[in-house]
Amino acid sequence: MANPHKTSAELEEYVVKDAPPTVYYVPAFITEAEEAHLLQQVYRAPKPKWTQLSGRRLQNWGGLPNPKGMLAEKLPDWLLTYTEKVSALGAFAGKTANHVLVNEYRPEEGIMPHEDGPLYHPTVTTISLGSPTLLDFYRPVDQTQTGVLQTEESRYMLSLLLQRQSLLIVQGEMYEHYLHGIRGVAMDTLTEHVANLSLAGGHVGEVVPRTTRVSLTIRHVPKICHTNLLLGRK
Ligand SMILES: O=C(O)CCC(=O)C(=O)O
Ligand SMILES: [Fe+2]
Repeated sequence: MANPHKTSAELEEYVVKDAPPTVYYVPAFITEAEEAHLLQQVYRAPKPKWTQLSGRRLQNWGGLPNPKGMLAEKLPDWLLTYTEKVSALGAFAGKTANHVLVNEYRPEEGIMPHEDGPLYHPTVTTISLGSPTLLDFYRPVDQTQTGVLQTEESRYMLSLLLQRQSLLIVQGEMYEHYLHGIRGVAMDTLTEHVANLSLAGGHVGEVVPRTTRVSLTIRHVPKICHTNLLLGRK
């Protein structure tokens, strides 16, 4: 079946075949110099730009998405370069990304399994900076199995090894049906459940220590409201 999201042919060599449709993993999407520049820009942001959450902190760029529509704010040039570069690959079906979430995780920090939900549907893309991590995917709780205890462990499906400087694109069933999260551990041990092991240059049994990782989650938020429309309303 043809990919309904029409990503460009260029990407097809990066599809992760051992995962449900569709994941693309592009190693070395940016250079080490670009990574250093991006990290410098992230840490140059004023302190109030950071929101501290339990287990990570984040910066929101492009506006605050909400179900009624995002009040769009212009992205700074240092992010625009990359929202355009990722969009040029066809990741957003011809549209241009307009939103970036910057997450910073120290070792032993992570993010609980979650779905990104309808606001960003149908594509999420992530550039990783500073440190590798495993991103884990889980099956949703099976509502028909009410009597059975469904632990996180029993719902675990697979992991992706995200190396620094890489780009990840998640769409389709992998976006809509499964949950994703990052365990709060100081190091990751690679297993045969890492679906992109060879693309990411890892091997089974390898222990990958974590240092501070910064991720740029680049998305297209389709529902936009413009300032002039808001201001024009009585
Ligand atoms: O840091 C990452 O790679 C994942 C972030 C994430 O899942 C999110 O912000 O929704
Ligand atoms: Fe997420």
